[in-house]
Amino acid sequence: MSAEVAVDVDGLRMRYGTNDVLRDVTFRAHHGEVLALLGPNGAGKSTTIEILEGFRMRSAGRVEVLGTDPARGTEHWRARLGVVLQSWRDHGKWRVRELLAHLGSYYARYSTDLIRRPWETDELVAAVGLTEHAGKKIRTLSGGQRRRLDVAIGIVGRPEVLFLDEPAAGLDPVARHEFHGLVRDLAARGRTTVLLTTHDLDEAEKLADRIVILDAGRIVADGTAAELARRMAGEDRVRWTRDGQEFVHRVPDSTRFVHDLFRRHGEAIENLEVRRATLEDTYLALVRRAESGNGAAR
Ligand SMILES: Nc1ncnc2c1ncn2[C@@H]1O[C@H](COP(=O)(O)OP(=O)(O)OP(=O)(O)O)[C@@H](O)[C@H]1O
Repeated sequence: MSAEVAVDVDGLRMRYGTNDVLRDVTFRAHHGEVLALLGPNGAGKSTTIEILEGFRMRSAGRVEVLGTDPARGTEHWRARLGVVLQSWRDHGKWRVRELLAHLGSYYARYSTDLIRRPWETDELVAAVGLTEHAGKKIRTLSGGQRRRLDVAIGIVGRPEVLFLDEPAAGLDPVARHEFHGLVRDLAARGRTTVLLTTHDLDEAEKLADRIVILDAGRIVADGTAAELARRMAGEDRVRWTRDGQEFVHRVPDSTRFVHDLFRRHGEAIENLEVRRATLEDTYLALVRRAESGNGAAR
């Protein structure tokens, strides 16, 4: 495995009884990369993440996270990972700063010259936007503040790989924006590899360097948001009127098409509207295609 690869998944299979929920899943994530696992309910996103975290044993395939098979991960390996689960419901009586300092102390023995562990408590509290609430008891926090605390708990040990399951669920738009900034910063400056699951296309597009679309246990697409949108050629929609008549065309290259349109009809063109293929169009088309049995589009 190259030193640049933080997560390496090859031919991963998972079977519950006779039900195959992951079939030949193969992808890689590099250091400092933000990768989104996107897919409908039951696609296998959480199962994949749980296998990578070492919480679930796979049926077949090769998996390495930071060069280690999660099924054989040691405490030292685990200390290099961060996990943000759906929501932290315990420790209601603890105060925010107190809990983070307590959890952080566990990581001190895993500090290295390169990565100082844990994250200094007040700095961490500020990074997740909880400074004003640092002295509050956890049970008095709002849902969004609790979510910020979940993120703080996930990153208190300065993880090299961070797993986020539906990270922005329950955050208001401002908190979501700040959270996206924090994740991008962890990846860009801290070289943290981030693997997140989401149903939210907008979030995947804004946050992820690369998107892996899973459907019914199979990868149906893998690429940047722009690459995925481009792959669905013919999806730009151009609408206009000429002499009172309306026209709608779907074309692969709307810029060239519009140029030709004006060259031919000049000022007779009115009410021009161009709608680019969006990631949502791509996603819906890929998932429909996979479900109709026309297979992967990698
Ligand atoms: N412990 C289990 N035993 C049997 N089947 C399971 C178990 N856990 C998950 N499954 C099945 O595996 C499939 C994938 O589930 P998973 O939770 O990984 O999907 P997901 O993509 O995360 O879905 P969601 O978006 O709904 O969270 C589903 O069909 C689910 O019913």
